[in-house]
Amino acid sequence: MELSGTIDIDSLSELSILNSFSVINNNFEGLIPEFKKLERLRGLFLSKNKFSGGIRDDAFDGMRRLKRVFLAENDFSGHIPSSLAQLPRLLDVNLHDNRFDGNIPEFQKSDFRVFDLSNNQLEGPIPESLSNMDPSAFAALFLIRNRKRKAKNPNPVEAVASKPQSSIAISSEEAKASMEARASMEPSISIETKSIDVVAVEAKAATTTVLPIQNIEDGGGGAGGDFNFVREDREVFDLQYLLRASAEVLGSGSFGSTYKALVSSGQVVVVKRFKNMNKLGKQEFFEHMRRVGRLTHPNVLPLIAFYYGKEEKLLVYDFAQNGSLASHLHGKRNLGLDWPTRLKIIKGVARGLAYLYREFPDQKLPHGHLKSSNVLLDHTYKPLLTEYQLVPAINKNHAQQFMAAFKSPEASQYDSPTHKTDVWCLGILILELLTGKFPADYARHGKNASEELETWVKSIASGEVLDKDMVGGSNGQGEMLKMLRIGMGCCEWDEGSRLDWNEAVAMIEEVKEKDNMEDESSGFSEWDLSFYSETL
Ligand SMILES: Nc1ncnc2c1ncn2[C@@H]1O[C@H](COP(=O)(O)OP(=O)(O)OP(=O)(O)O)[C@@H](O)[C@H]1O
Repeated sequence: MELSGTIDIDSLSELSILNSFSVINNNFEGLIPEFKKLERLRGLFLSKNKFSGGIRDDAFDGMRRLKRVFLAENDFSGHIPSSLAQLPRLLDVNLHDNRFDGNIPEFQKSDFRVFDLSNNQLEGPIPESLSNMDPSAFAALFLIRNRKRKAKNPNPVEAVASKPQSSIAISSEEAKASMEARASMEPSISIETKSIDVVAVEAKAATTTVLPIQNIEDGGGGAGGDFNFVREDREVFDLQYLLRASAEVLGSGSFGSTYKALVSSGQVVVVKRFKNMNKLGKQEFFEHMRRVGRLTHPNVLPLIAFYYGKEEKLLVYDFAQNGSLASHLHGKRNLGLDWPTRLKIIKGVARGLAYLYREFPDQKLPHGHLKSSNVLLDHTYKPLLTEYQLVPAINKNHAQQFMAAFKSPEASQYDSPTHKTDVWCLGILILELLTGKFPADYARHGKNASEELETWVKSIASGEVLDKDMVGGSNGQGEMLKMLRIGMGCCEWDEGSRLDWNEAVAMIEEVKEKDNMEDESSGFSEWDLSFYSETL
C-alpha cells in the first residue's frame, strides 16, 4: 500500500489484544521502532520496506511471546541482536537480504520452522545451536537463496557453509541421506522416491517437514524446471526454493500428496502433486492450465502456478485458513457449524459452480470433483472450490475410479457423464451439509458406488435427518426444509427429473436466511416427510 511515516508504538501499545503487526511490502524507512513495548506481540512482519541502520542488542528484550520475526529485504545493518536469538518461543526467523554483519549469535532455540539469514554480510562459525538443526532444512535456507543471488552479492555465509568443517555444508545428496537417516530413526516419517526424482519426506502426523529434490527434470518453464506462474499478483519463487522450504503434509488424496509451504514473504501456499495426469500433451496441458489460471471468482480458489513433469505435475494454490468443509463436518475441526454458516457455504458453492458452468459451456463437467474435501473455507468461512477442471487432464481410468463426478448414476452405470452430473455432486454436498452424515461411497470406490450413494440418499428420507449441531443453534428449519428439497432435486436418479444447474442455483439463491422462523419452526420431527419420498 506504499505506507510510510511514523509507526506510533505508544498508540499501538494501548491495543491490548494486538498480537501480530504486519506492514510487509510498504515504504517505511529509518530505524526499527521500539517494538518491545508491544510485549504481547507474537508476530512481527516488517519485510520488504526500507528500514535501515542497526538494531539495538536489547531490541527484543521481554518479548517472550514472539514467534515470528520477518525483517527480510530491508537495509538493516550491524549485528543480529542477541535479544532476538534469546527469544524462547521463536519459530520463524526471516532476515535475508539485509546488511547484517558480524558473527551469527547463539540461538536459544534450534527447532525453527523458517530460518533464513541469507544474503547478508555475516561471517565466522555457525553457532552450535544452529548446527543441531535439521541439516537439509539448513541447506535449503542458506544454499538456495545464496546460489540465486551469488552473482549480485557474494555471500560470506555461503563461504562458511561450504567449508568442510561446517555442519551446514550440504549437497542435495547429503540432504537426502540426512533425511533418510532421520526417517530411519523416526518411524512416523517415510520416504518415497518419485518418478520425477522428487524425494518427498512425509510426516504421517501433521508435522513440519522438508521436501528436498534432486536432478529434477525440466518442466519447460525455464532453466531448472521452474514453476509457470499464472497470476501476476503473487510472489514468484522457483521450484527448488519451494520444495526445500519448510512444509507440512496436509494429507494424501487420490492423486498424490498435498503440502502446505511458507514462502519467503510470509505467503503460505499449497502444493499438490499429481500422478495419473498424463491425458494432455505438454502444449495442451500448458494451454489448459493457463486457461484455468485466468479464472477469477470469490468462491473459486485461484491456481497460482503449475509445474509440468513428464510423470508428475505440481499445482500450487493459495492456502485456505479454515481447511476443508469435510474436516468441519466429520473431522478434527467438527465443532458444529450453525445453519447460517452452512447456508452461506451452500450459496457460495452454488455461485462458484455456476461460474464454472458459465466459463466452460463446452464441457460436460465444469467441476468434475465436487465433494466436501474439495470445498475449502477461508478465514471468514467463505467457501472456495478447489480441484476443479482436472477432468480434462486426468487419465480416464483414474478419473473413473476416483473422481466424484464419476460416481453419479449416469457416469458409473453408462459411462456417460452429462451437463447435469456436477449437479448430482452439488446435491450430495447439500445433503451432507444438512445431515452432517458422510456420503457412503466416498470412503469406498468401485462399480457399486452410485448404488451406495442412492441408498444413502434414500436413508435420508427415512428418519430425522438434520444434523443436531445445526438444528440446536438455529431457528431456520423452514430454510433447511427448502434446502433439503433442492438437495433431493439435485440427486434425482433420473436425469430428466434432475434439476438443471441454473434451476438449482436460482432455487438456492431464493432460500433466505432469517433470524427467526417462528411460523415455520415446528421442529423437524413434526415435518411431513412425504414431499421428498415423492421426489425419490
Ligand atoms: N488450498 C488448501 N488449503 C487448505 N487445505 C487444503 C488445500 N488443498 C487441500 N487441502 C486439504 O488437504 C487435505 C489433502 O488434500 P487432497 O486434495 O490431497 O485430498 P482430498 O481432497 O481428501 O482427496 P482428492 O485428492 O480425491 O481430492 C484435504 O483435507 C484437503 O481439504
